Amino acid sequence: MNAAAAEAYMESLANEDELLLKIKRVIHEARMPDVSVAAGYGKMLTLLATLSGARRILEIGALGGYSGICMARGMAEDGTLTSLELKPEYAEMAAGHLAEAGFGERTRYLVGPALDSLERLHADGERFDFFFIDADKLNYVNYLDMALKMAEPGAVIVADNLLLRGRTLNLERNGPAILTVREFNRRMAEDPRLIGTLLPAYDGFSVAMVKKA
Ligand SMILES: C[S@@+](CC[C@H](N)C(=O)[O-])C[C@H]1O[C@@H](n2cnc3c(N)ncnc32)[C@H](O)[C@@H]1O
Repeated sequence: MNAAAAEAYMESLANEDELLLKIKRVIHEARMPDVSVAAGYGKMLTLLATLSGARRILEIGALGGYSGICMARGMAEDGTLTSLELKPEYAEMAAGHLAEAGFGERTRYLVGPALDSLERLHADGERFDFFFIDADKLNYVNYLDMALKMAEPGAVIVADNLLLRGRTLNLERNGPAILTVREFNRRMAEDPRLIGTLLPAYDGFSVAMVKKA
């Protein structure tokens, strides 16, 4: 089977609405990286947030707000989204799009290196029940460690781009980001605190749940 054709088929079923399409357009026009989560996985984020009854969502890597909207659409009525973004101009754009989607009052953006924000959130005793890791690959294992420290029992941890366009599978490639992602994938699959798996479509999407006991 041709993977690209399967993905195109999946995209055709994703039913992105006008706001999600607009975000992709605006990102393209602003010459920002065209790396919002794939439409099919955006829908998966909405599905997972809905299924888990997410009330406290933490996103690492906001870009233009595409994935933030997908998760916010699935969160509980009193749910909130905290999003960590390095670049102030991206955070501002994402915040605008979340407001346009009707979630402005329930969303906060923390600007700066995500690890710094995570340390602060942890020091403040904040807890979350849904995490989406989608930022710099070199820190994926650090992000997972921080997520585990702040996770409620039963929390969902999701991450994107785990195949690194095939580099993860190529054992002749061993750069630091590749080694980190391999370690991240191993931990998501094998850490005794997690039940996790890796979905190989698009660029690889990992889903895990923190065990309740
Ligand atoms: C793949 S994009 C996120 C896409 C977004 N989750 C979506 O699907 O709509 C990665 C984002 O992570 C941000 N980023 C990169 N390094 C970061 C860091 N150290 N701390 C916080 N954000 C970072 C980038 O600026 C970029 O906006």
